[in-house]
Amino acid sequence: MKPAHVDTRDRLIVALDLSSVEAAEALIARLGDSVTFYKVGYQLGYAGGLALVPKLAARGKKVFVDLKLHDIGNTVAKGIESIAKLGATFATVHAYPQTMQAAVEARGPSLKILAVTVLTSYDEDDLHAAGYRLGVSDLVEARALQAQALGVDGLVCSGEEAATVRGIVGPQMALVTPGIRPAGSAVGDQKRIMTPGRAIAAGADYLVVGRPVVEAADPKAAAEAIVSEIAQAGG
Ligand SMILES: O=c1ccn([C@@H]2O[C@H](COP(=O)(O)O)[C@@H](O)[C@H]2O)c(=O)[nH]1
Repeated sequence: MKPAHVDTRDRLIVALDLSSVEAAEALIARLGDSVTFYKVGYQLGYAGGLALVPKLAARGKKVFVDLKLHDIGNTVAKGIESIAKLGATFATVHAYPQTMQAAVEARGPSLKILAVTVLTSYDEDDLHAAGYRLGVSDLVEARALQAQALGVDGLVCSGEEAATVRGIVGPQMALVTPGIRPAGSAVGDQKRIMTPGRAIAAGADYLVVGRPVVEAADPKAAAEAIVSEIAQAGG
């Protein structure tokens, strides 16, 4: 079932995981109208890519700044204020209560805060090695409830948790799912993956896709195929 507030094409967020602004601009030109929503993360952001955010916004594209902030509250708040001034639509913080509260209070009227529950490259063993007592599903659910109580706008989780999280937080919070792998594509370092159609059917609002589009021989065809799969799944 398509959420009333999101266009089908806007549900695909392409991660501009590239080493330079020039490479990102070349990919954006190649993708043309097939992609309306982009993500700027560590690789491009630390290579001058944050300056691309207002430029993309001025061209009518939506931008997700995925720097996954986690610091003392004052530093998080100031960082979020700066991201809001860039004209971003979404910004991420790790799902720690102090961090989420500072981000929500500083976000202003147009930026939405997403809390990263458990990274999609983590499984039970990785959480255990990092010192957590809870397993993936329990930690995702606990953090989802904390985020909702603090007024966070949306959650980053894998498609595997989307249906349960949707049942817990209801329809208002945006669910954003990385770890998306079209059938037959390389998994890479992701551990909790799902196909585009299954993630949408499970309740995801937005799919974050990097390598399956960025490294495709024909990125535009890869993006169009994902948008078609979203539409077929009811999006
Ligand atoms: O839990 C998370 C949070 C963020 N990401 C980011 O999404 C993309 C995924 O890229 P792929 O190439 O499709 O694996 C990447 O930018 C991550 O930093 C995530 O994967 N998982």
